[in-house]
Amino acid sequence: MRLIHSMTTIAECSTPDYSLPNRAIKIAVLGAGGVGKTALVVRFLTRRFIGDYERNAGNLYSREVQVDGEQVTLQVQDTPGAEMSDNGALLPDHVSCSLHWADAVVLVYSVTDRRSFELVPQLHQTVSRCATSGGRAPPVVLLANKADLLHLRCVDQEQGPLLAATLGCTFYEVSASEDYSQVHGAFHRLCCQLAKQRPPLPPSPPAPAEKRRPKSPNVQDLKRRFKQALSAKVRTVTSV
Ligand SMILES: Nc1nc2c(ncn2[C@@H]2O[C@H](COP(=O)(O)OP(=O)(O)OP(=O)(O)O)[C@@H](O)[C@H]2O)c(=O)[nH]1
Repeated sequence: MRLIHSMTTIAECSTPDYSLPNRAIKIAVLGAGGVGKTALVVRFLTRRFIGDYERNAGNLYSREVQVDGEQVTLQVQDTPGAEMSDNGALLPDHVSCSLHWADAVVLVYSVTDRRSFELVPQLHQTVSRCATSGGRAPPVVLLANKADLLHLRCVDQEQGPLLAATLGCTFYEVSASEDYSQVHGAFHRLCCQLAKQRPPLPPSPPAPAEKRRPKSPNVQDLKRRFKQALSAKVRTVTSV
């Protein structure tokens, strides 16, 4: 989603180069339109809740974050709102590229939007299909957003954890607008998990061997040895 407000604290790029492997932690955020995907990503990365966004065309956000004392690059792909169809979730082509690219997926629904909740199993299936073709199943986190809108709630509090258990994902109920710590906690725990799973850095090439500098002759020593040689010669001459 494009931001109406200028954002100075996080880098916003257009699309990632999916062909380039890198050591960044990569997360794709997926869900129906209007569930608060952009609000959640921006809240996590900047601490701020910004209410007005234009519809999302799929933006990549990049930021340096501290994970377990280590500075890592985090890239978050905010995907356009998905829709339901008879054949599964309807997603633009480039979203499946994001799913192949991502180390983890955050599925979002809004507790005020029943259809967004019902879309979750279809989206999860899409993630699993991408994982099957890519050969690995990324961790999936399910976020129930807009928990502050009590009067508009139409997905019961117990239903989220039940669905998450069925799908085998971690679950958090959050409010992007009211509670930064919930949102931060959910994303941060995922980052910690991913940071631990990252392959170790390739060993750095050995440092070039230090060239041995020939020892500079010790002048005093040379003088002493010269004197010794000289006096030996003198002794030889006198003894003849
Ligand atoms: N009350 C409340 N409103 C929220 C919350 N999160 C997002 N919103 C509002 O919900 C609307 C949609 O939020 P977005 O972040 O644009 O949702 P999105 O999922 O990125 O939407 P698409 O770009 O259409 O995919 C905005 O008006 C937000 O201000 C929340 O936790 N509580």
